[in-house]
Amino acid sequence: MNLLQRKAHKNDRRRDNRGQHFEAIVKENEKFLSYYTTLKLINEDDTPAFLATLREPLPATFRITGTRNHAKELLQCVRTHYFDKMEGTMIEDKAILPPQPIPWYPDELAWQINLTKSTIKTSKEMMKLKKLLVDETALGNFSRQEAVSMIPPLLLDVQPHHYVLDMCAAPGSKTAQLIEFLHQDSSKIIPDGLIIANDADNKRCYMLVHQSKRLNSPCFMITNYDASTMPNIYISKDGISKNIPIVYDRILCDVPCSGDGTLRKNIMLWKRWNQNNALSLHCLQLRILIRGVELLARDGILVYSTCSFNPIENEAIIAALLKKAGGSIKLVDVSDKLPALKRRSGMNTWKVLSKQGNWYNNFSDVPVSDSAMIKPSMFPPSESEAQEMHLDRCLRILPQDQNTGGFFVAVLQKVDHLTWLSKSKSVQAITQIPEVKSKTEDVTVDDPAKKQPPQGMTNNSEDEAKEPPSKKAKGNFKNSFKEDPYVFISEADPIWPDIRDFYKMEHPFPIDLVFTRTKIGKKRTLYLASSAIKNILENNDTLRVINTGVKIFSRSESPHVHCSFRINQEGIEYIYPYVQHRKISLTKEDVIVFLTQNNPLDVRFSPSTHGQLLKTSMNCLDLSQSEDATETNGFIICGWKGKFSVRPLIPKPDHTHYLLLCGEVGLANEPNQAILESSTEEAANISALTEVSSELDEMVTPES
Ligand SMILES: C[S@@+](CC[C@H](N)C(=O)[O-])C[C@H]1O[C@@H](n2cnc3c(N)ncnc32)[C@H](O)[C@@H]1O
Repeated sequence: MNLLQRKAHKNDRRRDNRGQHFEAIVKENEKFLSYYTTLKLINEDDTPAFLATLREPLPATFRITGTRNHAKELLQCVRTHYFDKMEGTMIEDKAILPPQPIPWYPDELAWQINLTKSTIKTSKEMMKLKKLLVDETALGNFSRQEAVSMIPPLLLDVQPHHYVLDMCAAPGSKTAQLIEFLHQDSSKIIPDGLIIANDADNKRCYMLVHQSKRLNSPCFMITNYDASTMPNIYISKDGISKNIPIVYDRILCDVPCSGDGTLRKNIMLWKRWNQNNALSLHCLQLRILIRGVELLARDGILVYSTCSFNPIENEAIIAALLKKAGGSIKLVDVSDKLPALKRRSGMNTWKVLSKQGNWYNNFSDVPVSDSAMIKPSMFPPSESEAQEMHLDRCLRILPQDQNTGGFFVAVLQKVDHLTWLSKSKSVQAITQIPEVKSKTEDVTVDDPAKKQPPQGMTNNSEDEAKEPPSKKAKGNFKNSFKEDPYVFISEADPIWPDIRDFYKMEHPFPIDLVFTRTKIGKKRTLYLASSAIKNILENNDTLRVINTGVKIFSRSESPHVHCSFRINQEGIEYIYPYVQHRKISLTKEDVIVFLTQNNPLDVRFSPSTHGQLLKTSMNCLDLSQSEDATETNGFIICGWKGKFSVRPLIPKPDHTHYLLLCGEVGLANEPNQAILESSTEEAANISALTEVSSELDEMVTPES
């Protein structure tokens, strides 16, 4: 082993998951190589490049996130103040390559960085870039996401009116993309569609809460179910007709998989890879996909994806579904989508390798001793069937083609009624509620949690006898589920008149879409949901909802102010169009003063802003950066006006972000002491701030 190799191995020393000792990870696995060469995933010519790329670390990639035009504005700032400045930077006599846009991602909103950690440390420009990446990622304005993982949401083509289900959503990088696409039309404050993000793992559901927090969508809900037995969710169009199961226009089925496409970042897989991982996941993957197409609307699109190279988890699942569906589901030709993306066609044939290391071409060759693990649905269809199915329309991304991880995607469309569902029940769903036909037409009315979940697919009746026993939804969901209730308020609620009058909320404000999480006692936080989400909450009593709604008001009591609720930054864009009082327009320079100066109410604002502030009484303010903050180039910041002080009501790290949008990179990188002192820690600390502000103001002369 030469010096470089030794160094590479040393860098690859990682603590084993079980926490025993450090071990060098040798990036070799004979079984892996022989498996995929036997399957002809890679031919002889491809093998060296395939292996060499898999042994390289994955380049860092990230997306600039955000709904509406926010992402584009941020991109513009980052380009001007960071990426463009790196052009021509030399390190050790070598020009370094600034971050590059991922060629197939629309609007240059996804980027790749081809720098090693050691290069980053060598230059001031690089360290600045690193800080930007870390800060904006922590704020959720950038999302670290593998390039290939960005493909499924793009191919799903989500529109603002779509009902979307993300069946296996955590940690949620794809969900974030789906939310962004739902909110792509800036002319509609709340889109008609919705996104339900589901995961079977309760703890991982809270990763979804974190991921979606910055996107602040009132059209978003997180549920906690085994996706293979995902229950029907009901909506009522008119308040009378209930029990109409939703069908979804778009479904993402990003199933749990063996993950060998992630070898470049999960290097422990070099040690652990074996063929059994795929075999043991196949049946669950198929059950999830089958439930997915049951929940899909007629003409709806479902994207199935894995980060595995393995046909047992990929083409075999698609072929088994297409066979069962008998023409009602088709594979969509997406060869004209994302033209700059290099992809390989799906495989038409493959073999199955048993745990004991025996290869089988057909299920009929499998001895009883291997039949517990090997299912008929793992085998390829006949040549003619494969052609009819167009399995070549599946996409496989290989690492060497564009320096990425490995990935598999299939885009499916439901073109007809599913033969295995009861027709009469579907018809009943259509006729009960014609207005929402597209959302309700083809779903089983039986609760799948009570029915037999679909099993591994069979080729003939003999095979059926060999199917694995039926499985119940995993985990004791019922007993472990404890969430506060969702209680919608109305115009008549005693807390509302104070808020309405204090902020002068205009009439069309949808107060009926506001809810709290407490039935009795003081209401502390008010949330906003879209009408579709409200409909679901009101018509599904036992639904395991982990989170939904956007925080719009929080209780913040003080003897000096008339209203007990302040506006929350998270929900400000939904409140702003309806609020008439306490809105102040700031120039860019005023925003900089506001975010960098301690208590700038004296003379540091522009005369116009200063005048507006003096006229405003105490409590919460909406400060917008342009004349019309709903326009593309504006942003809105919550502030607090005391008698003689004014402060931002946003978390401290957000200051640097807004300063960056104002082009203040120096300040953004090194916030001055004044910022640190005047900033509010977290939304939860606002009450304390109110008191401090009030006390400070008491000590000075009364308001003029
Ligand atoms: C490949 S990851 C999903 C990644 C995610 N789509 C993203 O882009 O961030 C698979 C997820 O499926 C979840 N999962 C495993 N079994 C499941 C099941 N039966 N039903 C629903 N989710 C499941 C896992 O908890 C895991 O979060």
